[in-house]
Amino acid sequence: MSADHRIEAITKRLVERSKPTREAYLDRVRRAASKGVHRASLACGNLAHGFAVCSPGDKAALAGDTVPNLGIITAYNDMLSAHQPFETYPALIRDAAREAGGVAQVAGGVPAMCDGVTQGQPGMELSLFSRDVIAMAAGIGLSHNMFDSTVYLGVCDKIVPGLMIAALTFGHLPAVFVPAGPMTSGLSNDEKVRVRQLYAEGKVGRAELLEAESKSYHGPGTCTFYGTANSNQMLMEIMGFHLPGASFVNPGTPLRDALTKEAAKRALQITALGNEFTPAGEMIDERSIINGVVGLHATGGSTNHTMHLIAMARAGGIQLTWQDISDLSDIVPLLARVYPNGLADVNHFHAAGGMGYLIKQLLKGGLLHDDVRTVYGQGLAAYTIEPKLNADGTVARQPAPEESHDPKVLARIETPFQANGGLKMLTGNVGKSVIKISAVKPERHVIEAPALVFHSQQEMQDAFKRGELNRDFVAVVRFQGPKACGMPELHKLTPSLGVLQDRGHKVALVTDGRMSGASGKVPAAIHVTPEAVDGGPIAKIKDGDMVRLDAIAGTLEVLVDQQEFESREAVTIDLSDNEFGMGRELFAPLRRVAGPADMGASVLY
Ligand SMILES: O=C(O)[C@H](O)[C@@H](O)[C@H](O)[C@H](O)COP(=O)(O)O
Ligand code: SF4
Repeated sequence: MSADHRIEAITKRLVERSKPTREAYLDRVRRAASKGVHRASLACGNLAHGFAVCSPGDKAALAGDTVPNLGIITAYNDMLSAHQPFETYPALIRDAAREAGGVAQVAGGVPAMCDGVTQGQPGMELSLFSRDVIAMAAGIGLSHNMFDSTVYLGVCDKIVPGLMIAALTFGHLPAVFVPAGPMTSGLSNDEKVRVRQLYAEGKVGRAELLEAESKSYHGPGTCTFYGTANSNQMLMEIMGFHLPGASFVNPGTPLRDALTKEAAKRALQITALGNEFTPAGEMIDERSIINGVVGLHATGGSTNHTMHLIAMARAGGIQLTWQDISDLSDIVPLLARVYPNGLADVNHFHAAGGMGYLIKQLLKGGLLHDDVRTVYGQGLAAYTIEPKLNADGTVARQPAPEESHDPKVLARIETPFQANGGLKMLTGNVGKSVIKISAVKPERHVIEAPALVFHSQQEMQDAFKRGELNRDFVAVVRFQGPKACGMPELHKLTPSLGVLQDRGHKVALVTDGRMSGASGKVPAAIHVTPEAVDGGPIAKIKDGDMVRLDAIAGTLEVLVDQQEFESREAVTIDLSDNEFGMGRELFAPLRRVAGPADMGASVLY
């Protein structure tokens, strides 16, 4: 079924805009792919180093050019609950490769930051840049040029985007993404947030808060809210980098291991040595990217992808814009209610029908391109399935249900939760910004209140603790952009803003920083571009200025005389405190070259 004419029109616009860079990119990919088995171009000395530790059998295989070699890029560490399961994956993948007549080697590791550990801490100022550092680190592993295909072990916020940038940079190689799956459900997200708000009001102590947090985050796997990490899983599946049904199967289960082994074998099947060659740079095209944005809107995905997806697409020569994302939001309905867009978590989403049901509904509505290439073959219809385990331990795939197993979590295309998607672009005299509306009650989609200006999260939290914020106001938290301090997430503001909103005050946030994909119920115009440190209008706002955030009209305005506003001096502040400590001194060069948020805030291009 072809896509809706409006989807086709936006796709066509994207293809036209991208033509120069896309054609140049594809030319590079095809030239690299034409070189055949890449390790064959290495000198004997290079090759000997490359397989020095391999078994005699693997050495013999790699000395030739008929046995495929699979490069593993792993983001394993014990800091991220979502990545800890990867510790055992290389051994599993090596065995599966051997069963398939191939070889597998860990090409290299990449760093992985847990935004939950660093939330509200100095380390968060490295987080956004870690995406591009991950892409570079993966490039270091793959630059050994020993490989015919790749598997990427990564799940969380900046890691999948960084790995996808690497996969498209090495677009002459096939790439299969291998997830570890979600943590089993613990304390519900809304109960966790309730205890946080009680703590913010001083009504419970640290012991109660730590108990609630520990019941919520309690074991291996991805945190169960629908933040950036789980938005990543949805994207990898709907764009065809995952095998069908791989995204939301819990770690440490036989089905999870079966999916990992199958991914390794599939990655070895789609090399240039076989007859289904599927280089990542040709597999992913403008239609895949549009499918990703459609999936984001339909599920209320993370605002971070208004930057990451733009950076990921650019790695493949595709020029996605905020306008594309915003226009698609007007077309794509919200079909999933997963925290913060509802009370369910990703395990409930998966049990209700998961990705297979979601893709089936979106295809039925003509909102996805079906005629796309994936690691599994041709066509997205192959992903309208539910994964099960065969008696022999291999993966079975059954048709996704015709009806949602929980209509409160997954809706039919005919009766969506909201007529439009979760992410909107705002324009006006402050610049451009984005807002996630899928988690904000409709009565809060328009907020008009006096500005209160802060130059850090701490400043606002201190004002809250002094009882100065029991009023209607728009918090303007500025100098939080990429060049100022690495564009941290300001998610620690959520509990106090949530308390004030629950007390009945009209509150909103405007910032050149970011929010977490797990942020939600408070209206927030984020990623304001140009940022304050570049002299953007956000640096001209004063306490008391009336600010109007209108997510329906798509505007963010300071309601003062425009001429007077423009004539104001942009405020500057001393940022030296952000230049040292917790590794920030190592990232000074990246702050200097960081691009604007609406271009992905990248240091790479
Ligand atoms: O974009 C995201 O999804 C967030 O960065 C998420 O990965 C982060 O860890 C949150 O901070 C977790 O939520 P809490 O901080 O509420 O635990
Ligand atoms: S989802 Fe966020 S908090 Fe959870 S492991 Fe990943 S980065 Fe850390």
